[in-house]
Amino acid sequence: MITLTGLTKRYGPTLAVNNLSFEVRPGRVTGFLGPNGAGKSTTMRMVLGLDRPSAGEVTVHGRRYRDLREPLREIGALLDARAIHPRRSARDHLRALAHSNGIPLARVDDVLELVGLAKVADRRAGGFSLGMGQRLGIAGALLGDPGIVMFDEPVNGLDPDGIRWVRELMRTLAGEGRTVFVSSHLMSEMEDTADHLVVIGRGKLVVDAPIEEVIGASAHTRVRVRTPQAARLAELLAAKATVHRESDTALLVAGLDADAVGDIAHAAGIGLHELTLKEASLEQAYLELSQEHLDYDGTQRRPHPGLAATKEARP
Ligand SMILES: Nc1ncnc2c1ncn2[C@@H]1O[C@H](COP(=O)(O)OP(=O)(O)OP(=O)(O)O)[C@@H](O)[C@H]1O
Repeated sequence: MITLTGLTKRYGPTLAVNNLSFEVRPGRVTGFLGPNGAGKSTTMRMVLGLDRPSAGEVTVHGRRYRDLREPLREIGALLDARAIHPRRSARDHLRALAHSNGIPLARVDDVLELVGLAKVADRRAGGFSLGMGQRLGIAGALLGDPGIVMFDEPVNGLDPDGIRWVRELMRTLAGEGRTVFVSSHLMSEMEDTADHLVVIGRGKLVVDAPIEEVIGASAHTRVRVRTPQAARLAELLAAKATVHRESDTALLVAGLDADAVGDIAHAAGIGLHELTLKEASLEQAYLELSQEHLDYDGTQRRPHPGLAATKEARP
């Protein structure tokens, strides 16, 4: 578990991270989203003790990173895949890391195999493609078999095969009960990968919620209902939802879930011929969130309807 409490970072006049509080929990993939410059990398650097918070704190398994005795065994991270000595081979790079963290050298071959670099392990990392570099960075993160992994934009620049591989790896790691924290500025990358989303904008928390909740709260998520008594049902629903008459017998309802629409129809003795949920894409939900929460200058306006997860919105 990673725990942030009032985490804040100022760079001169820039408030890069603004009073962030949330937990990253085990057994699921938590997507960390926000536009470029939102403060994701700065937050991740503070998790690893590479940047000192201006206020607040962040702990890994309840301890600050610098107090961890064998950090690579607790948390493995890929922050910048280029941060590798170009003249060292992949194997030597990982051996040096293993040595300095008291990890048996045999583990180096295991992770090289795991990330698909075994055949090129003795080539200089400087000649690696972007994708190979990302794989080597991920190998380094997994070296200590840590319970927590943190990846900053891991699929940046990868081809479709590489992207699929990283996604499957993250799902596998979460399935093994590990904490997986992964950043991206693209919502579409998270759609099939994340279970939970933390969205920030201009350093501030916008949403901390399960992915289904984010999609469910979108105005683009609607219930399609068909009934011979559409006009009567529309009247009943109008008090609680936005109702669009698709045809004489079909309605599109926003603001209520399918169960609620079905219950209201049933209570009024209205027979239904169709009741279908039409989910928004994560991309649509994200765009709405960005527009609703952030003015162009980044100030927060109001919480997202239906999402009680924004800290300020909590009672
Ligand atoms: N070392 C630094 N000195 C001064 N300002 C910085 C420094 N590092 C980051 N910033 C500023 O802090 C803000 C947050 O940057 P950060 O890199 O954390 O965002 P990000 O969400 O990771 O964006 P990206 O997706 O572009 O990597 C930006 O305004 C950035 O210019």
